[in-house]
Amino acid sequence: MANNTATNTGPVWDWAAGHGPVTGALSATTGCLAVATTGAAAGMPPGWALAIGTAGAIGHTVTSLRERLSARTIGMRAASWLIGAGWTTWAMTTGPLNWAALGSLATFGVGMGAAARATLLREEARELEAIAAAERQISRELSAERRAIATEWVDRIKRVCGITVRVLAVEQWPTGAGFTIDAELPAGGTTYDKIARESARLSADARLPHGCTATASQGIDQGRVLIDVTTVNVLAAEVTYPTDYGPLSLHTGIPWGLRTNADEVRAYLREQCALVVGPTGSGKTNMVHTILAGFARTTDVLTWVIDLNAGSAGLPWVRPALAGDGEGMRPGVDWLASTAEEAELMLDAVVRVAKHRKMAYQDLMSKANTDLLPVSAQIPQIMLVIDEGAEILAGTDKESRKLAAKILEVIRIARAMGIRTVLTALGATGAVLGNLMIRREAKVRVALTGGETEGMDLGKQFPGSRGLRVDQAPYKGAGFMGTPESAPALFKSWRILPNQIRDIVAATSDRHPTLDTVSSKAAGPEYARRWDHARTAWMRDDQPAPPTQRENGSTGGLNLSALRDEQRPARTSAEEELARRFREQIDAQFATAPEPGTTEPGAATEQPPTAAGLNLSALRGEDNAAKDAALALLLAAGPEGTGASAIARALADEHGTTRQTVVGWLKTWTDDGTAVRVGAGTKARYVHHRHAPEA
Ligand SMILES: Nc1ncnc2c1ncn2[C@@H]1O[C@H](COP(=O)(O)OP(=O)(O)OP(=O)(O)O)[C@@H](O)[C@H]1O
Repeated sequence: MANNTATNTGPVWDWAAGHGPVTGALSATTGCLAVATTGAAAGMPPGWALAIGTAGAIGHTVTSLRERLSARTIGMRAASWLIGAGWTTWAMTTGPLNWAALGSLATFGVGMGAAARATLLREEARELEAIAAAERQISRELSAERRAIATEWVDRIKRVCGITVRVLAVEQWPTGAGFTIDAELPAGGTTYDKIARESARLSADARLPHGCTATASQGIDQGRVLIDVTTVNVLAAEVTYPTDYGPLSLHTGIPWGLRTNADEVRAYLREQCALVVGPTGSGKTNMVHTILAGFARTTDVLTWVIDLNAGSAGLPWVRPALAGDGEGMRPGVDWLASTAEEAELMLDAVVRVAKHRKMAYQDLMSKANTDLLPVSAQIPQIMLVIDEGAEILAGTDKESRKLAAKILEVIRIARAMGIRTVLTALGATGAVLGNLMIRREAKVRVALTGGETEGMDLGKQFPGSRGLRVDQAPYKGAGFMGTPESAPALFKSWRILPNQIRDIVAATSDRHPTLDTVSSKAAGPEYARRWDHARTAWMRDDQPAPPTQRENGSTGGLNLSALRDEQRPARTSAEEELARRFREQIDAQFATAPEPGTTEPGAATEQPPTAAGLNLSALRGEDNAAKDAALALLLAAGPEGTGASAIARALADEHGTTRQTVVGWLKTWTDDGTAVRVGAGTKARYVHHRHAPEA
């Protein structure tokens, strides 16, 4: 019968076999209509007939889906439904039906169904067997691959480390970025670190791509070793901060970036402080924003930021709340200090909070049977983020020393009371890492390399770890991260974009905790008034930036800018800032004329930029008026000509033009024939082409 079915409905079968799910639905509909029609013809009330037909059809479809039949099996079922419907229709059209006849028809149908079912079961069994065989084949191939990896690495470890291990398992990572080898160390007391310290040589022997490593760590017991081997370089790619801004907690860790196997790496900061080292251009500012993003997303952290370089690290987290449409929005950080004075107010408040919490929460802690303040949304942790804080600690001037003492006091006394710090540093200076307090309390460590080797002492920053080399992470935002929970290893920070910062401020505005009453009383009016207009005017668009310490000219003050390669500008609009960075990058890349130390008034001693030299500063739109004035001066100088210094001096008061800018203009004019350079050395000067000797 079943064979007949298949034969009689050949085209349907073929079609159905290739359109499984569609056929299921179709057969359900056809079946529904057939039963409904039959029932109605047999004198059943039409509503009932249709209902029975529909229920049967749905039941059929659901069963088909639940059993997850293959297209072929569903096609088979569809065919049997069509045959059933055909028989019913035949019975109806060839004679009057009564309930008895319908009963026989039903019995016949059940018989036919049973036969069809037996065929289906055989079909399904055949299919399941085929699937199982395919799976066995894949698993044989996989284990062959694993066996090959195991053999290769046993040989390699013997060759490079002189140790014969026995590989117990090879686990390939689901991300496809590498694998982990679980191996038994040989008898005789060999420890895992004998392999760990040969990481670089193992990576070279395995010819791993740049940015990939073979890192050994402790296995399940001291006689076992785990070797993580990355085969795909995830450090090179730019990975943007995940757009899921869902809530986080200090207790479950805060994601700071990705490991080379694309796993998230989290910082657990309930008791630890953090130190993030990154030279200029390594992606440190970006990393600070990622850190602030994580804190902003938590329900139990308040972030207080100190950034003495014009507050630029914290500003993007405050500005959306200050903007006109930020009505009612809370900033993404809870306090922002951009001057030494405000930083002092903040640090004093933090110390008071720590001391007061110690007394006020005695009962709470004794009830909870803990000596760590139970941090929660009601009693939030204060995370003190100090951008270039390490440079403050290393500072030798009076103001730095004052601030440094307070920072170290916070680190020393406030761990139990839920106050921790994140310090950033341009370099892992001895003054910072040599400090016992930092070494002991700041075990969450990040070194962003971005290809920089200068001042990068990974051995000091990650003592005890071996095989970490700066040149393994020559990408912006890439470097090494180690925490007490996760051994130092390569990592990549997410790239966070300005619009994401705005989105996170908006998305987390309702989520931030408020400082508990005990703490806010201790923090006092300095805290309560932190957003007062007078204290935050500098954050608004229309206000000048607070002077940086260098601009302040204060001799006793901090001079953090001096520790940087470049001086931060007074606050400008985002566009201006972008344009400035662009010009600087281009100017740095294409050498501009050097600024001579001394120049005799009027003497045109400057050498024009070399042919390769560019001075994009000369292209600044705002300098047009100054440029016109300079050209007028050149013309007015007649056949005698003039020099860059003389022109710059004449323009300085009105336009603030620098000599270097004028040098750029003169170079352009010489190139396009507007001016002619006459004389050489100290006698060199520029003459407008109208007065040039040959004219
Ligand atoms: N995680 C990252 N992924 C990819 N690119 C990044 C990442 N972080 C930073 N960058 C790139 O590096 C550039 C410099 O980043 P950033 O401003 O954060 O560096 P920095 O170390 O703070 O330098 P500076 O001190 O000059 O501001 C960015 O403009 C961006 O192009």
